[in-house]
Amino acid sequence: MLGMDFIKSNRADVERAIRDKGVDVDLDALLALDAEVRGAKGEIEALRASRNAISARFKDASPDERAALGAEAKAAGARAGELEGALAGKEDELRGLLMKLPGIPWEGAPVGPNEDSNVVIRTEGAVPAFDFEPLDHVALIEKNDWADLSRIVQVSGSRTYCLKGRLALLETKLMGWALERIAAADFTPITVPAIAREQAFLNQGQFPGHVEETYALPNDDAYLAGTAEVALTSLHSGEIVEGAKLPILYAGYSPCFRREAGSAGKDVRGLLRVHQFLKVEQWVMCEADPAVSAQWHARLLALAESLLTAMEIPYQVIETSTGDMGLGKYRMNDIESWVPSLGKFRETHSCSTLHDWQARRANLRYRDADGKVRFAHTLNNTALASPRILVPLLENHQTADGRVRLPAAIRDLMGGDEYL
Ligand SMILES: Nc1ncnc2c1ncn2[C@@H]1O[C@H](COS(=O)(=O)NC(=O)[C@@H](N)CO)[C@@H](O)[C@H]1O
Repeated sequence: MLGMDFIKSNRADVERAIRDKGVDVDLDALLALDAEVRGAKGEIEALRASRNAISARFKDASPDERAALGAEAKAAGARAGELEGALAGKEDELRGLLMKLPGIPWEGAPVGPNEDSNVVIRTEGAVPAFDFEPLDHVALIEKNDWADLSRIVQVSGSRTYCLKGRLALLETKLMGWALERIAAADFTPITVPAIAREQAFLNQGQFPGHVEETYALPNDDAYLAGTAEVALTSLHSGEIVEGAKLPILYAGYSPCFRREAGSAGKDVRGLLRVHQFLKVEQWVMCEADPAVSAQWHARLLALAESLLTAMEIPYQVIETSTGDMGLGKYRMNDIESWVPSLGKFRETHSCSTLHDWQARRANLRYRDADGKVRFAHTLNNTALASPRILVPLLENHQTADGRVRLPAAIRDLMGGDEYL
């Protein structure tokens, strides 16, 4: 969300954000509504003042004057009551519009409507050249009996999976490994529920625009989150954190649930896009300084890249376009990992800076060195998400006989074995 003062003094930037992010919000209507709300508040204040003035005159008034004063006070009270009723509705409408306003994208973001405008800014690691016909991850899994991808569909429906044997062990160990690696970088490891209330999704930004992509628990007035970011962004809502305690750094581990409502027909084979998966999430709440946010953005990216380098997965870093980065983002860099069977890079990480867009929604504030209470900045990035990461991991390290050679840095997760 943006502050009204910011909107009024940066109207051109807000209009650019609305245009470049392809958002449908009527800024004129929003500003007109704000003027109406302020006008109504002013009138209510004036009526309250006049009623108080009338009451003050009451004690010295004659009986006749008291009757007239009483009627005047009653009329002012009734008018104020009418205005307060109307005001509540207008304030809700105004907040609804404010919740749809985009964050201002950084000027270096490629301007475009979708991922086609994304730009590769860096490629790391050499894609493997196989001297045999490589298998895709589903074939490797079937050859090694590392998952049941067919029976489970009868039990749980499409886009579900169950890993078996050493791959099941590897997934669990990889999540612990990622959690420890991010914790070693001074992030507090924290496990969070996927269950969260509607307000948490409004605060993080998944709502109001993406309700249909979210599993609902209507009997419990809750939803299942698609990322630990949802719970983490609201964990300190309403608090005023002492500036000296910033940055708050969390390595959040949680199951993630996504309906993938808009993904019919995409990635239907295997593990790339499923309804329930695991993720270790990097989350930062820092002081409201763009330079500090930029440092944390680079740090989050480097940490995720260090995990990919350890797993010897070739990847590229993407500068995400204004139309692809999402409503609240100032800047987003995706990391895409090489998937041999597809012959292309596929997103496995998403690193975002949001400045105070989430903090205003979630009421995340801190007291700065001058004692001023301010909205904080928030950032997040994937550390590791499984099972999607298993796709490049298995495919890039497969051998001609259909085994998978474990990268040295993660061999100790599997008892030091060279092969999965
Ligand atoms: N349906 C899905 N199935 C498997 N993995 C998924 C799915 N959706 C997302 N992921 C994984 O989760 C990562 C982060 O998802 S994201 O929506 O891009 N970004 C976030 O959730 C942020 N909180 C940063 O993690 C993706 O890069 C991908 O690796």
